[in-house]
Amino acid sequence: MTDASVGAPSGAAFDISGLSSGYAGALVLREVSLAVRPGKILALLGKNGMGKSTLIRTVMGFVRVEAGHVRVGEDEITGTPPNRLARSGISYAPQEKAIFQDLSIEDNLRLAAPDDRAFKPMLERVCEQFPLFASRLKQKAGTLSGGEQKMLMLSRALMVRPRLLLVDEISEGLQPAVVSRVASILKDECETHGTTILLVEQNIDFALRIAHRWAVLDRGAIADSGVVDGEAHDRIVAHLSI
Ligand SMILES: Nc1ncnc2c1ncn2[C@@H]1O[C@H](COP(=O)(O)OP(=O)(O)OP(=O)(O)O)[C@@H](O)[C@H]1O
Repeated sequence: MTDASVGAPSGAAFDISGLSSGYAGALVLREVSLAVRPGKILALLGKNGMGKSTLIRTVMGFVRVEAGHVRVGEDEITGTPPNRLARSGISYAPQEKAIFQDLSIEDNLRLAAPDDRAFKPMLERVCEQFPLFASRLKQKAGTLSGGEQKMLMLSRALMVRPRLLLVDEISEGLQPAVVSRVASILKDECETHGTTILLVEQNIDFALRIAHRWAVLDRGAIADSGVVDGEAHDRIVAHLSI
C-alpha cells in the first residue's frame, strides 16, 4: 500500500483505504489509499485518464465502490449518495461546468443553501469572497465566461463552509491572474476555516503553491507521494513525462 497521508491516518480528516472502483466491470481505481490531516491540502496529480476524476466521483457516491473505505473524520461515508454527502459538509467542485445556465448567479448559489434564511448570510459571504458576483447576481449564469463559471462552481461549493472540499482541475483554462485568485481563496479556506482539501490538478505549479502534500496517480494506483518541498516538482514531472 502506498500511503499518501499527511501524518498518521488516525488523525486524518479525510481517509481513503484500499479503494477500488470503476465502470461496468472495468476497474479504474486499484486499492488507492491516502489521507489528509485537518486543514491541509493534498494535491493529486497524474496524466489524462489515470483515474483522478474517478477517485473524486467515487468519494462523492457517483461511481460504485468495489472495495475499500472512505472516511471523513470519524464518519464512514463509503458509497453514501451525493445528496446526503452535501448535507454532511462535503463539497465538490467538478471539472465540467456543472451550473444551471438559464438560472441567475443568485439562484445557482441558492441551490446550495438549506433554506432561504440560511441563504442570506451565505450570499453576503460569497459576495465578499468573490466580488465579481456582487453587482451581477441577477445575471444569467450561462452568460458568464468559462473562468467565471468555474468561480461560480467554487463559490457554490464553499457556500456551506465545508469540512471537506474536493476540487477537480479548477485551474484548467483559467487566466494566470484568476488562477492566483483561486489559489489565495483555497489557501485562506484551509488556513482560516480549517477546511480540508483534495485538489485534483494537472497544473503542477498551482498545485504546489498551495498544497502541503502531493500524490501521483498512475493507471488507477498511487505511484508516488511526498511533502511539498524543493524536490516535489521534479519528482512529479518525472512521473508525468513517462
Ligand atoms: N463514465 C465513464 N464510463 C466508462 N469509463 C469511464 C467513465 N469516465 C471515465 N472513464 C474511464 O476511466 C478512466 C479514468 O478516467 P478519469 O476521468 O477518472 O481520469 P482523469 O485522471 O481524471 O483524467 P482527465 O485528467 O483527462 O480528466 C479512463 O480510462 C476513462 O476513459
